[in-house]
Amino acid sequence: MKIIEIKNFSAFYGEKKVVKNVSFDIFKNKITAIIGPSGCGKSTLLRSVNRINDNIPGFKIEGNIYFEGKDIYDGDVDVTILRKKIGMVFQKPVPFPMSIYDNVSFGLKIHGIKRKEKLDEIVEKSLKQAALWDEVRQELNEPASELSGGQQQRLCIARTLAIQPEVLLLDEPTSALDPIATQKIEALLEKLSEFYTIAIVTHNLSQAIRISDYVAFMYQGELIEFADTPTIVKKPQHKLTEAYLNGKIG
Ligand SMILES: Nc1ncnc2c1ncn2[C@@H]1O[C@H](COP(=O)(O)OP(=O)(O)OP(=O)(O)O)[C@@H](O)[C@H]1O
Repeated sequence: MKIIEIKNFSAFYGEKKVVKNVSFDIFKNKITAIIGPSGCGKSTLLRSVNRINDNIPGFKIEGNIYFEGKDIYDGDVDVTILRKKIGMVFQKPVPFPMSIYDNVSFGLKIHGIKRKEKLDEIVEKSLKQAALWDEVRQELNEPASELSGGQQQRLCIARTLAIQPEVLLLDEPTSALDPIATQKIEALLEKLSEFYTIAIVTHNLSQAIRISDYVAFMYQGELIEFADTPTIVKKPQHKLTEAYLNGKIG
């Protein structure tokens, strides 16, 4: 079942069109990988899905992105609520300069949850979902900055999960991590897709193939091919997709 529908969507920085008339669907409880060479518009497209580029001067869009049937760029959309439902995790884990506990509970407090027992419960649940609980349960009041890079990224995922989104957008979430930390995040994402819809931008082609159910291959702003991952890998329909998979472009 589709939860997000990207329809004839284009994005511009000033006059420069960097996403060109892209259409594809993102399916509920599946992992969709957006791949393609550097600068092809992957991040811009992903960031458009929770309107995080809204404040960039000169940024504008054409076309539509529907979330559960509603155009997210409609004038009456509350962007704070949209971003609660569609959470985002970035390339470089940037925990807030506060304790592990406060990092996870921060968003909850903003959304009006104040009761200590409730906060404790959600912090524990989120850290467990992010596969970090066992490593940090004894040090919840320590500064988050003392965690390793991989732990910090799982903390950022826990922070996003705490506000109970439906969709998780991840922009190169493992590119700053070592192979073991990367493997942990990949295993985590596969588990999370049971409960969440996931869209991930990645440079790492083998990662996309390992974890995704669907692949959107972009090239110079255009969507060249969208299909389920086995089809993309075994029977790419387009020469450019094949060239990218074979390492001939990129
Ligand atoms: N804030 C911005 N202002 C102006 N141009 C931008 C901005 N962000 C990105 N661009 C340009 O838009 C194009 C697409 O960039 P984008 O980051 O979306 O691509 P990408 O495929 O995610 O690249 P990468 O894999 O290198 O991160 C590039 O030409 C880039 O230089």
